[in-house]
Amino acid sequence: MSDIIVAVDGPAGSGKSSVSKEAALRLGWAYLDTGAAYRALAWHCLDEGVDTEDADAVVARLADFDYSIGMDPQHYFVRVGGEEITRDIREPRVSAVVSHIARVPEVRVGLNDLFRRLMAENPKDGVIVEGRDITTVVAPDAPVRVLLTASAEARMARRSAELSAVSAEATAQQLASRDAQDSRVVDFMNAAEGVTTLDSTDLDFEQTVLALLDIVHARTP
Ligand SMILES: Nc1ncnc2c1ncn2[C@@H]1O[C@H](COP(=O)(O)OP(=O)(O)OP(=O)(O)O)[C@@H](O)[C@H]1O
Ligand SMILES: Nc1ccn([C@@H]2O[C@H](COP(=O)(O)O)[C@@H](O)[C@H]2O)c(=O)n1
Repeated sequence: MSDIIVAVDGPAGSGKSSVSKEAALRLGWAYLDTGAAYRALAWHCLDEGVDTEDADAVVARLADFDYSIGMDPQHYFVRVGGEEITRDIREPRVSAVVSHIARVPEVRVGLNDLFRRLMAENPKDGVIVEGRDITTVVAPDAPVRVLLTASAEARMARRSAELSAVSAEATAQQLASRDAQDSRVVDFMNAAEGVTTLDSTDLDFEQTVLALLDIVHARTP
């Protein structure tokens, strides 16, 4: 069982997954990407031909959602039914519908239970868990809670740099649309009480990782 939980949330493209994974690697801890579960369920629905806007049909798919994720930052993977879908869940077609899945209350309850179980079963000394509602809903009692932010311009530039085949404008639109839909469900733009804000707008990747590690070291024994 993890002794220390570091909870990280924030908007799309702020660096939650990449920065959390690298910080976990350096600490020798586990890394839990919660967005991957929402993406994998969205992928599963698309794979089964389910209308992702049909909440009942989505909830029905939870029953046969055979999900597994690698929490070792050096061996990250996402599987559904034994099929490796680590890259597939990042495709724009999945990003475009994942917010439909995420707004279904039964989905959130089911996945939050899964996240808490995965954290409890983790044998390493600590875990960095990241996603939209981690500091407020999934792990509100975590000893370290961080809201990782960056300006909309910085986040869009980072995403555009990743997806060279997609136009910067389309990327910006998709990111803004996903944030707008997600923010109806959880507030990931404002730090809740006790949550430390880390603004990475003017930091490069390495500086952001070091800043997160500083916060972790300052708050843990
Ligand atoms: N401080 C930084 N400076 C420059 N690039 C960064 C920084 N932090 C992260 N990145 C890069 O920005 C991109 C987006 O980061 P990442 O995927 O970790 O964001 P995210 O918050 O997890 O987004 P999403 O919620 O959409 O999955 C990645 O290519 C990552 O390497
Ligand atoms: N704790 C979370 C994590 C994710 N979501 C939803 O999943 C989408 C994908 O998340 P990424 O971090 O991989 O971009 C995200 O847009 C949310 O719709 C969530 O609701 N709660």
